[in-house]
Amino acid sequence: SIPGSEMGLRAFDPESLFCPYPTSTHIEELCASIFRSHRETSQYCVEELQILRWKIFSREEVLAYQNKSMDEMWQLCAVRLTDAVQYVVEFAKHIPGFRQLGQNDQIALLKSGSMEVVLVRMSRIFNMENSTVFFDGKFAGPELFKSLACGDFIASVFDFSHGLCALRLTEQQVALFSALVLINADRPCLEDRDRVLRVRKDVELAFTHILHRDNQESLLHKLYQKVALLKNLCSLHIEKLRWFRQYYPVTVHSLFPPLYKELFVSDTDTHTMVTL
Ligand SMILES: CCS(=O)(=O)c1ccc(CNC(=O)N2CC3(CCCC3)c3nc(-c4c(OC)ncnc4C4CC4)ccc32)cc1
Repeated sequence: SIPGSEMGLRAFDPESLFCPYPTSTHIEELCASIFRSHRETSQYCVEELQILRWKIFSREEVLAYQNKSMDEMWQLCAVRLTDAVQYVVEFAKHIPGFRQLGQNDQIALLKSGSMEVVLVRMSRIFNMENSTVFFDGKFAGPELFKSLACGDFIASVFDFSHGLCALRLTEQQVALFSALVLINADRPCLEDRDRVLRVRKDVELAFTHILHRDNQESLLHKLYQKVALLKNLCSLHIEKLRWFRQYYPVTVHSLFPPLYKELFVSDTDTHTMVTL
């Protein structure tokens, strides 16, 4: 080519001028940055989890968990859930466009979506061969959570995890599906719904782009069905928490992590999430 001519071409390249629709490079970059932030904010990478896969709690260890009091086991799960949510907050902050939303809308999206993203992410650590989940350092079956006295909720979370795990999502699909779950313009109490919708549209384009590239468009409607299940699991979680809080108000008030209370206990006014 003639030296310097590419400069000329670039100057008139229509893509370099403002264009209302995201270009393919913009979508590719969006896919890459969401995937990067998912990787950087997953407490364990897939390789580590593969190695940990066969570290299973012994009978004695399971009994020790089952002998914990209800409020002790609830506290442990609340702490573990809050750890997982902290990483989801970091993930959200690195989704292009999320930080440009209003502070209140960022908090509203995290309040309503962080548990859903945790449940999507936890499906990475579900072992379908023995129906165990990685919890507190090793893999455990549902019986480990017996003292929570939430058998139906635990069973539903195990079923959900099994179903999502069965779709064999790639890490990039988990990353983009998590972003889609989080950036939801239908969430309650959003101040600038249109701005959330614009970020959402880009994430949807990125998601359909990689499903097309992976030749797995059929996943789209299966994953949208999972979104409805996520909603039910989260309301079940809130219902169980309200029930537990009736019996152990002091435990919830003074021993649960502040971020957990801000996200899941309706009438708390703590503002730990301001650290966005
Ligand atoms: C996510 C990033 S990661 O790097 O892959 C990652 C990082 C850490 C862990 C450790 N586990 C953990 O913190 N937690 C928290 C909680 C308890 C309360 C809710 C969420 C939970 N839940 C499950 C879980 C289920 O995970 C697939 N599936 C069914 N049931 C359950 C529990 C009975 C609720 C399984 C682990 C688990 C696991 C994975």
